[in-house]
Amino acid sequence: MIKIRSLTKQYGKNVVLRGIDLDVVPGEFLVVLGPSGAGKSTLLRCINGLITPSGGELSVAGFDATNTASRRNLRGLRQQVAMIFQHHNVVPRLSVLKNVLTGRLGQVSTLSSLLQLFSRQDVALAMDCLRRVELEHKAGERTDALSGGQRQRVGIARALAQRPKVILADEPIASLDPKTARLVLQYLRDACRELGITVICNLHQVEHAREFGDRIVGLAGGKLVFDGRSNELRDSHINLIYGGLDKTAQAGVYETATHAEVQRSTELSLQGALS
Ligand SMILES: Nc1ncnc2c1ncn2[C@@H]1O[C@H](COP(=O)(O)OP(=O)(O)OP(=O)(O)O)[C@@H](O)[C@H]1O
Repeated sequence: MIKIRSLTKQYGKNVVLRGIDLDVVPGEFLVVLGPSGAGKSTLLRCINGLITPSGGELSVAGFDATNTASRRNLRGLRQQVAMIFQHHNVVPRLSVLKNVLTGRLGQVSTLSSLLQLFSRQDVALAMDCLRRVELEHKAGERTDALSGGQRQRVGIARALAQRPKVILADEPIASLDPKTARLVLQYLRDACRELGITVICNLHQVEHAREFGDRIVGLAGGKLVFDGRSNELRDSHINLIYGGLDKTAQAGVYETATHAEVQRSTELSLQGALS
C-alpha cells in the first residue's frame, strides 16, 4: 500500500527526514512514535503530497507521492488518503452531517462540488460513517455545539466518508481527555479492521501505541530507530527513540509555514469550498 525508499526532506540546511525506508501493508495500523521535532508530521505530509520530499521514492496506493507537480496525480493521491489533524479541522458553523459530507468533495465532480450537490448515496454513506463514531443523532446539529472529543469523531467520520485506502492521523488525541482519547483510537482501529483501511497514526503516548498499534515505528532525528510489532517495544527501544533527538532537529527553525499555518490553510480551503 505504501512503499518508502531513502526518503529525505530538508528545509534549507535543516535536514528533517534522513533516508526513511518503510513498507506499510493494506489494513495495517501503524503508530509512529518520536519526540517533538523528530519529523513525524513531515513524514505524514510527504505521504499525502502536502509537501514535496527532497529525495527518495514514495508510492502510496499506486500513486507517486513525490510527483506533487502534477495536479492530476495529486488529486488521485488525495482521493485515496484522508487526513485527521490534532485540532479536528471541522468547519464549526456547518452541521455535523455537512462536515462529514465534505469528505465526499474530492470524489464528486467539480460542478457538483461547487454546488454542493450530494447524492442520496453520499448522504447515506455520511450517515453510516456517523453511526460508526456513534454520532448519527447529532447529524443535524451545528458542529460548534459539540465537545472537542465529539468534533474529533466528526473528523474521523469525514475521513471515512472519503472512502480512503489510507488514513493519516497526526496526533489525533493530543487535546483529549484519557477516556475520549481511547474512544477515538478505538474508532480508528475499528475502521482499520472492519474496512481494511491502512492507518498511520502519530502519537506521543507509548501505552496507547502498544495497545492500538499492530506495529510501531520510532522516529528520532529524522531516522527510523525502531520498527517492530507492538509487543516487541521494550524500554531500551523507548530510550533509543526519546533519547536520540538530533541536535539539528531540536534547533530547527520553521522557514516557511508552521503547523498551525498548514492546518489553518486546510481549514480555509474547506470553508472556501463550502461558502
Ligand atoms: N514548513 C516547515 N518549514 C521549515 N521547517 C519545518 C517546517 N515544518 C517542519 N519543519 C521542521 O522540521 C522538523 C520536524 O518537524 P515535525 O513537525 O515533522 O516534527 P514532529 O515530530 O511532528 O514534532 P511534534 O511532535 O512536535 O509535532 C522541525 O525541526 C521543524 O522545525
